[in-house]
Amino acid sequence: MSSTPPLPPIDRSAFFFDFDGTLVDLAATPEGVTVSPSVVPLLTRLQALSGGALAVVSGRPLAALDAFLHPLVFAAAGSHGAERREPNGAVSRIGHGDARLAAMHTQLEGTVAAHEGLLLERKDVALAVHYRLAPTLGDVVRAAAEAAVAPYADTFTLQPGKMVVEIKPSGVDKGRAIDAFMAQAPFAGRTAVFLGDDLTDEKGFAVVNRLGGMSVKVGEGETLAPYRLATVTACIEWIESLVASAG
Ligand SMILES: O=P(O)(O)OC[C@H]1O[C@H](O[C@H]2O[C@H](CO)[C@@H](O)[C@H](O)[C@H]2O)[C@H](O)[C@@H](O)[C@@H]1O
Repeated sequence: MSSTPPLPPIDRSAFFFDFDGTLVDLAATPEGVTVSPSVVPLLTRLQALSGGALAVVSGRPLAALDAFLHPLVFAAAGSHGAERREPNGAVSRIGHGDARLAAMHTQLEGTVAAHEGLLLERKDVALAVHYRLAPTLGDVVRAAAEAAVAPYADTFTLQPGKMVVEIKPSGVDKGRAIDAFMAQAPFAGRTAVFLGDDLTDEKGFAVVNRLGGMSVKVGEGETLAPYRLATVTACIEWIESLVASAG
């Protein structure tokens, strides 16, 4: 059974936040999410209080995270870790410009065109096929994504999520992304704290648990995280309490 997370000491913690389902409620479409007006000021304050030891670790591309969280400037892992922005601002991308992504995109366009309600999200280094508007089509989407990735299975892999099947470069996940941040300033030497809600976050929870940190599942479902917050609202309130604890 999981319990409500305590408020960790900010000056000794490194904070990692998932985006969808953690900082914003899920919406019918990727563009449909609304960032609560309190989120950016809270993250900005927490980033300052923690000496910059704050990163967003998401399946979204960096460009989307920047648009949603403007004007916050932050370290981040996007596209499940295939894109990275280090604390010094340096950006790296695995799979950038890879023609195989374009080929998979073209193939999946056919699937999406043939089934009402499916959405194809093209990211710089990944793809996502969404079936939230057609919930009965999960098997169709999984089969289509498996077929699309099959010729390139040495380089790309599937990432299932909430009403979505994604294709991302192999060898990247949120656990590795957090591990890499924790090896460098200003994260190194601090205790990792990670809040997330989805399957892709479980890899992050595993790493945070191994490092002796605090992992927090937002919402329902089985998880490796020992702590839980019921909703995005509860997550934002927890961050509010955390920032307030600094006085
Ligand atoms: O790692 P995250 O920050 O949680 O991002 C995971 C994926 O989130 C988005 O899809 C999810 O949220 C959409 C908006 O609420 C929702 O419509 C969809 O059903 C969810 O799967 C995003 O579109 C993906 O690119 C992210 O990888």
